[in-house]
Amino acid sequence: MATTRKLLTLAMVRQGENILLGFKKKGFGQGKWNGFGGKVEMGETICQATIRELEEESGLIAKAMDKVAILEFEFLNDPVILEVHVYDIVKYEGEPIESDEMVPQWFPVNDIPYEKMWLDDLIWYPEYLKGSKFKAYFLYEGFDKILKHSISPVQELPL
Ligand SMILES: COc1nc(N)nc2c1ncn2[C@H]1C[C@H](O)[C@@H](COP(=O)(O)OP(=O)(O)OP(=O)(O)O)O1
Repeated sequence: MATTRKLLTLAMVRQGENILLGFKKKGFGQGKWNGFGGKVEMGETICQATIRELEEESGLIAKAMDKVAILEFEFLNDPVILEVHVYDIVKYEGEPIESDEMVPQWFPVNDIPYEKMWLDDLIWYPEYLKGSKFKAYFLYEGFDKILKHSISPVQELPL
């Protein structure tokens, strides 16, 4: 089966010992807490899409960010591979506000609601929280079972 790749973004916002997550009200991942992001649109760079999606979903305006990971998600019997570019938002302006897609809320990093998040988050968040840069791959069967995964640290990631 020929595969196609979809480019997506995921913005992670941390302040000291707290992390900002959004509760997805609709669409893919509805009912889960996640970072803020979405599809890269035609004619847009991945960085531009990260900034746009963060503002659309949380009201925050990114002023400085650092790419920390590339996550690949494959779903059994589905030819579409999701390539998710994860950015740590180092500096931002504004206050989190509810959008029609997300309800933002701060959580202590030692009390992340993993039971209401994608299963993969349990695997890669600890790497992210340590400050590592990494690439990871996940093969899902449906949305609630990971059949296979790998995670490897990298020195640099392409912009
Ligand atoms: C499958 O595992 C995933 N885990 C995590 N943690 N995050 C994921 C996973 N799959 C996708 N994501 C992220 C990537 C994006 O940030 C969102 C999905 O974005 P969405 O499909 O809602 O994109 P939009 O452009 O906002 O969609 P609409 O055009 O439908 O509004 O989840």
